[in-house]
Amino acid sequence: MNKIEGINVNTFDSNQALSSSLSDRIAEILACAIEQKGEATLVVSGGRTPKPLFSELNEQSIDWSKVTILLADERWVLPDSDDSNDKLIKTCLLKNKAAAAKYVSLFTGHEHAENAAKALETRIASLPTFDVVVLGMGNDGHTASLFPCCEQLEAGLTQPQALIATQPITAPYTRLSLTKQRLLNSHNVFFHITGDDKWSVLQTALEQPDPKKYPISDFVHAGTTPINVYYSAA
Ligand SMILES: O=C1O[C@H](COP(=O)(O)O)[C@@H](O)[C@H](O)[C@H]1O
Repeated sequence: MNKIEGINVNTFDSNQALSSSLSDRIAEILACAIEQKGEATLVVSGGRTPKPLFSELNEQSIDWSKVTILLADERWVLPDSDDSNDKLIKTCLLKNKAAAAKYVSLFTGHEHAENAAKALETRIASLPTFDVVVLGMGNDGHTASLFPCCEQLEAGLTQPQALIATQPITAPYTRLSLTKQRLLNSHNVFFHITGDDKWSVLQTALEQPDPKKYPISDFVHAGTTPINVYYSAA
């Protein structure tokens, strides 16, 4: 199945093919924003899925010096950990042509993510409407670091602040996440979904929208920003 009612779904055979197409689309949007406003803001996700996307993106010929990049969420680990999303950005995205981009790291060095949330709130809240947000999804239906059944989920989906510290019960590490409200304050939102398992989760999340069980369903049903799904079977 490759259709979801009311949502634009782009289907590919592989994450590589998907990444090539999504990278072209993102570069097009960023270039257009730079032409119109002199700057652009790109929000990306961490985890394993976006690696091929970052390899494609970092070679795009746009004026990266006018692009601000930030993460949708961070795992509260040291920045040299292989599970650090910050490390992923620094090693896979901020290189080649994209090395010239400005990067706002969510890793502050605070021991507790709650203190980082307070320290970064004004900075992240005052960024302009994002031009592009690329969201991944875990097999449990989480997106950014808004996890099912975690104590902070409701606040992350409903509160007006830009950042929230979360403690998942379905995954390791405390997290720092942009909230739904801040993430959907974007001209373009893409879901980057790979594999049959995640596709089934997304289908279920959309057919039986229950944000407590599938936080990602709350983004689609918010109806504020059109969502484009980029899906590859492998
Ligand atoms: O923990 C996280 O998980 C999701 C999904 O990661 P993936 O490895 O299944 O692609 C990711 O979108 C998020 O940024 C990350 O912190």
